[in-house]
Amino acid sequence: MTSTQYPPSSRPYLRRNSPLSVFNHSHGFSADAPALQSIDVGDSSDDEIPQPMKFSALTKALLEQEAPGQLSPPKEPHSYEESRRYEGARSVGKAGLDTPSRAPLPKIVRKTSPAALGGSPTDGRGKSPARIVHVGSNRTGSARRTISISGPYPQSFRSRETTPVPDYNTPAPVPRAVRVSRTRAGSNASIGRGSEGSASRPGSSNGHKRDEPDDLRNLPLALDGNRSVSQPYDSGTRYVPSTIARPRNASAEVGAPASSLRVKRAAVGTGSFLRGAPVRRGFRRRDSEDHPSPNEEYPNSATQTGYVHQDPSGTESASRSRSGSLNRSNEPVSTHDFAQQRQPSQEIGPPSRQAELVDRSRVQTRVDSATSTRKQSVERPIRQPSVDRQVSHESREHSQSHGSVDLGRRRPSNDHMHTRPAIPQPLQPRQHNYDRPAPLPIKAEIPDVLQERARRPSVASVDQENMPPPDTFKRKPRIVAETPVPIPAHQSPRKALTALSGNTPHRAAPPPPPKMSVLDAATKTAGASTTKSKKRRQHILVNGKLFTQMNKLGKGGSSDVYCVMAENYKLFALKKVKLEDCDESAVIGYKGEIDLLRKLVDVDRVVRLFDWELDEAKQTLSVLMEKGDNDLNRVLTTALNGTDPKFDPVLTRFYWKEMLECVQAVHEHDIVHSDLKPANFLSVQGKLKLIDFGIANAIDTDNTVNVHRDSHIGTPNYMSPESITDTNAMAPGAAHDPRAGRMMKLGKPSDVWSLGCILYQMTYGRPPFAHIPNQISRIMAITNHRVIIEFPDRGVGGVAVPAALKGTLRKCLQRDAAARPTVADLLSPNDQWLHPEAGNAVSMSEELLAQIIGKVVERCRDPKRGVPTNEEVRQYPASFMAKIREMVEREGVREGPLAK
Ligand SMILES: Nc1ncnc2c1ncn2[C@@H]1O[C@H](COP(=O)(O)OP(=O)(O)OP(=O)(O)O)[C@@H](O)[C@H]1O
Repeated sequence: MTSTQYPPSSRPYLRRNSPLSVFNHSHGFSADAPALQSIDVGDSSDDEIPQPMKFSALTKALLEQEAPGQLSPPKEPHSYEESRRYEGARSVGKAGLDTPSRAPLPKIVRKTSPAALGGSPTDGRGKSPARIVHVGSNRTGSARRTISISGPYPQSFRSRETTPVPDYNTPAPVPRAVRVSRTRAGSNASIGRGSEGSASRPGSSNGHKRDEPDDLRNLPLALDGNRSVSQPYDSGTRYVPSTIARPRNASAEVGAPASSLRVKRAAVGTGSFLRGAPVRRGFRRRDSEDHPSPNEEYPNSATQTGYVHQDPSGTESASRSRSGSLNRSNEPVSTHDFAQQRQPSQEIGPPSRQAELVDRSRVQTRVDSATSTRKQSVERPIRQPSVDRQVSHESREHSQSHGSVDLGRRRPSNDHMHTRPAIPQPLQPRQHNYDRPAPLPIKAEIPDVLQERARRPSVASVDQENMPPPDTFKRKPRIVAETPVPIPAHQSPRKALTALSGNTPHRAAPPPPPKMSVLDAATKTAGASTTKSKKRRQHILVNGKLFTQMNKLGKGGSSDVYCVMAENYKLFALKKVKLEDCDESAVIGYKGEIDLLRKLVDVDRVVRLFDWELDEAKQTLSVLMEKGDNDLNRVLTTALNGTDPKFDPVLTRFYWKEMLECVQAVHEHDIVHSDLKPANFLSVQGKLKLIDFGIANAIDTDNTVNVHRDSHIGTPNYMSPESITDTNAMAPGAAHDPRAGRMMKLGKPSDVWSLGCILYQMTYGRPPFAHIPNQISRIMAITNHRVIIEFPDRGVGGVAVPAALKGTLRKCLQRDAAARPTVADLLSPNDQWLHPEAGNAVSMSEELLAQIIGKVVERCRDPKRGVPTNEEVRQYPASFMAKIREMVEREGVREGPLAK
């Protein structure tokens, strides 16, 4: 890639075919326009050029009168030959325009290249020497602009250097600055790599020559490098035969009007990029272009020039354009836009009002577009041309390094529009209009133009595409100096944008947080507590089966009972016994418990055993059981510790019956529990079940009692007197073995005593001896016959205790175990406490009985009626019983006063 090199004092490289290479004065674009900055050669003489072309219609009319015919523009050529003759006449004789009233036309004096002077186009090292092009006015004192062009000459260019070409100040067949075609690849390559560009064209052995008509190759303005062209002030003569004689222009672009070519390619272009509608030319450059990325600003590779992106498909070109492409000039220009652009300049004489409006509307459209995309430029003050040149130095580098002028920048800036008055002003005639061919109705003649101009190049048409907007931007705005704002050092240079698909992140939007119902929000714990509770959960294996440990259900003397969940989400109770804290007898006791549970596995009133595992290594015993809901101790505690606890005979009777059935189930299997207490009755789905058979044992059938070790004596509140009395007795056959402990013989009556203690607690709120604080005294009182057990008439909350209940309590809490009723007796239908409606029995209090006795005595003392006869005495029991039942049913109070 050939980089453009030029000394600081010389002009930067300027593409010779740039329409603005000679358009360095106040005509056309705003001085603040970036495009103009980038291509402005910075010649101060530009400002010195008077502007005689600003004729008003009246002035022109006056001049016409004074010098008829002088100001009349010559007939514009309509053919190429005419154009050549026309331009040649202008160049030699300066006819028509070379009048004192005319401003000296800018002239491009281009030094002949070594090749044109007979030397080799290369310097012998394969590198072409720099070519110098002087661009300036032909008037005396005007500065000369020097354009250094380095790089090898393309073959097509060398082939034309031998053709002597005089200076021209006429429109020349211009190699368009707009690169829109498949030929760009080759032509661009010809700029940077000389003949390499030709070789890059597929199917072309000699580069561009194959497609280049002969008549086009010999065009006087066919981009020869050794000619000096005297450029009139016209867009058609603004052409500087630069672009290093791109043959592709002759074949594809020079041969046809640029506008027509654009329309044609926009319609039937080969590349996909050009298949669509013509792109609006006024597309505003993005900010990224104002501050090009390093890659764009200093292109050093062919891929960065924008030319190599001109693949046949045009895909890269399109993406390049989207990403703020460098080759803005590649964008097709809409016919409408171009027509609007060229129309005022092509008109001879003062533009019409309509043209003016069209022009101004177009400018306004561009202003709107630019305003929406770049508000920064709206607020930016207008810069002086000199400042603009400095500021746009990099932009020129950028553009020139690509061998083309960014035409996309050649549009009016907002600054310029801000300086314009709001009142429409008549467009001033432009001098170059006289040199231009007659304007063509672009829209209407597109097909014809394509055919016509394919045969002959039209310099005016080609150049008009590159020419700036017409008189709308004719006058330079008031320039305000502005110091260019450098890009901060800390600001990282932008990366070159890639395809849109590459720049757009395709990340799925995060899902919305799950909605929580009101119930969940009210009951669910959140945050750390939830996490903490989850961390507590452990997994437990019982014989290879995995269980998830849940909450703790209860705690015993040497065990903890947990709720565990199986893999099928069913809940179980897992009793974990720490055997390391137990002696040998305790281990034996737990072993016996498991044996009893296995024996009672089919007993409905005993909690069911599912599995168990003894881990000797860990010294733990795991017993997997049926899970209960609540034990009776908690039920009683909750009922008795309430705000207004009261004895409830119905609830008491219910639990009494439940307990009897549990114990009966065990006793039916000749098993004495020996440790009955409210905590060992478990409520499972509304039914009580027995648990904790740790000290239970099978009944010694010989003695009808079981043997119990003292070490496992339960709480004294529910201990039977025999369990305490017998603790002093030694175990049979172990009199001299202290480790055997003291043994006691406990039978089924012991469980009845314990049941009596629980019923007493449910009625009076405490076990029979629980009021004795000292535990030793309590135990001694249990066994002491002189300690009377009281059965108050009022239970918890002052509720009267039924007589049948007290009778049951009296019978169960007898110190003589043999006198106690059996569980079966207590469950019999004749038990008045458990079955109050059973038989003819009537619950009667002493008060009621006194009333009954009083009634009988009163009848006997009555002198009128005398002593009751025997018949009447036999009727008294039935009569009183009926009265009592009637009273109970009527008042609902069994212990109320006897009805009279
Ligand atoms: N299957 C179960 N379902 C629900 N809770 C249970 C179950 N088994 C035991 N519990 C709870 O655990 C507590 C202690 O259980 P258990 O009495 O069997 O342990 P323990 O070590 O034998 O106690 P103790 O020292 O009184 O003998 C019970 O009071 C009860 O609340």
